[in-house]
Amino acid sequence: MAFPSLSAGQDPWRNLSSEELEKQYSPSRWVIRTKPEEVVGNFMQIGSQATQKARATRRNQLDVAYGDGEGEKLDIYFPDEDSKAFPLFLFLHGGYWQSGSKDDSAFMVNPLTAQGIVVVIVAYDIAPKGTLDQMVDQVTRSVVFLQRRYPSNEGIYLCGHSAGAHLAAMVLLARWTKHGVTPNLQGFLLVSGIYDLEPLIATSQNDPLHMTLEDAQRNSPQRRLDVVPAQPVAPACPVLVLVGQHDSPEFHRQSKEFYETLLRVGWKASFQQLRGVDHFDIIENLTREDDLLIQVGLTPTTVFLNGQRGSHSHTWAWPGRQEQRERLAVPRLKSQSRLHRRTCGECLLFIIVVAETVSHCITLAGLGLLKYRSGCPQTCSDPPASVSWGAEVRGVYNRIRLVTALTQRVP
Ligand SMILES: N[C@@H](CC(=O)c1ccccc1NC=O)C(=O)O
Repeated sequence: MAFPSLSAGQDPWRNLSSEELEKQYSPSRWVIRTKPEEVVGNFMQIGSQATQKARATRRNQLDVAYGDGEGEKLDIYFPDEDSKAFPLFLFLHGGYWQSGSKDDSAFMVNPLTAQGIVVVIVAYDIAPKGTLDQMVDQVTRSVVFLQRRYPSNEGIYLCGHSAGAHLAAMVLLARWTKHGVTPNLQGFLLVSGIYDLEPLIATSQNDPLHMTLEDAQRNSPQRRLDVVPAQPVAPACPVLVLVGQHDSPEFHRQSKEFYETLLRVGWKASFQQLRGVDHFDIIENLTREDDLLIQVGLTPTTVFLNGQRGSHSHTWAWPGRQEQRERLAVPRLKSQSRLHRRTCGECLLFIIVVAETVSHCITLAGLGLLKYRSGCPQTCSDPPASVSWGAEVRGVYNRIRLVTALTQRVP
C-alpha cells in the first residue's frame, strides 16, 4: 500500500495548475471507498447520528456559553461516574471554516465518555459570519473557559479535524498570560489538518472566507511557529499529527512539514500516516465503541518509549480476539500502572492509541501516548524521573480490522 508521493522542493504547490490545486484541496475527491459526491453527506449523517445518540445516552450540558457571542457555545458530555477530576477531550470540527457544527460532530463522545473522559464539542462562528482571526480567538477562549470551569481537570486534550486541526494548531501559539490562565494542556491530536493557508487563497474554498495573503499568513501555524516559536505550554505536551492514507498529497505534505516544524521549535511531536483511511473515515471510525481498537490473531509486540528502540522495550504476545480492549491496554500498561501507584500513589495513566489497518502479517501497528498527570512526584523510577513520556506500540499482526483512536484511563 503506497502513500501518495510528496513533491520535493519548497512550496511545491506553487507549481500546480489551478485545477490541480483545487483538486488537492478537495478531500472528497481522494476518497476511494465511495462516490466523492456522497462522502461529505455520509460524514455529516454519521456525525449527526452520533450526536443524537450521545445526547440521548450521556449526561450532558448543551449550549454552554463560553463567551458573549451567540455562536460561542459548547456541548459537554460526561462519563457516568461523578467526579471533579477527569481528563477533558475537546473536539474542533472541520468543514473548511464554512460548514459543520457542534450538532453533527459528537463522533467520539460515546466511546470516550465510556472511558471516564469528559468530551467537549466546541462551536465557533464559521464563515461568512466569522473570520479566521475570530475563529482562532473563539476556540482559544473556549479552552480558557474550560480550564476556569474545571480547574482540577486531569489534562485538556485538544483534538481537531481538518480546518479544526488548523484551529487547534493555532492554539499552540496562544499567549496565555493575556487570558489570565494557563490551561492544563496535555496533548494535541491534529487530524488531517491544514497548517499553511496560502495555497487555499486561489481555490474555491476561499470564496466565503475572503482570505487575503496577510490573513492567510497570520493564520498559518506553519509559518508563525517558524517565525515566533511559541513556548510549549508544558515542555512534554505531545502533539500528534495524523493524516489518512487517502488524504491528498498536499495534505500529506502539509502534515509532514508541520510535524517537522513542531520538532524544530521544541514541541514533542509525532507523525503518523494512517493506512486504509481517508479524510472522513479517519473521524467516522471514532464512533465505534465495541471492538474498539483491533481484532488480532497473535504476535510479539514491542513497546518502546520516547521513540528509542531498546532502552525501555518490552515484549509480549497478543492474546486472541476476546477482551481485546482489556488486553490492548496491555500487560505493559498494567505493569506500569502498578509500578506507578506503588511509587507515587496518585498517578493517572492516560493513553491514546492509534492503530493502523494492515493485512498479512506485516508492519507497524500504532502509536500510543502514555501520560502521567503533571504534578506527579519525580520519584517514579520507570520511566525515568519524568512526569510525562511517550511510547510507540509497534508490532507484527496477523490482522487488524479497525482504525480508531482510544483514550483509556487505567485506574
Ligand atoms: N468540500 C470539501 C468538504 C471538506 O473538505 C470537509 C467536509 C467536512 C469536514 C471537513 C472537511 N474538510 C476540511 O475542513 C471536500 O471537497 O471534501
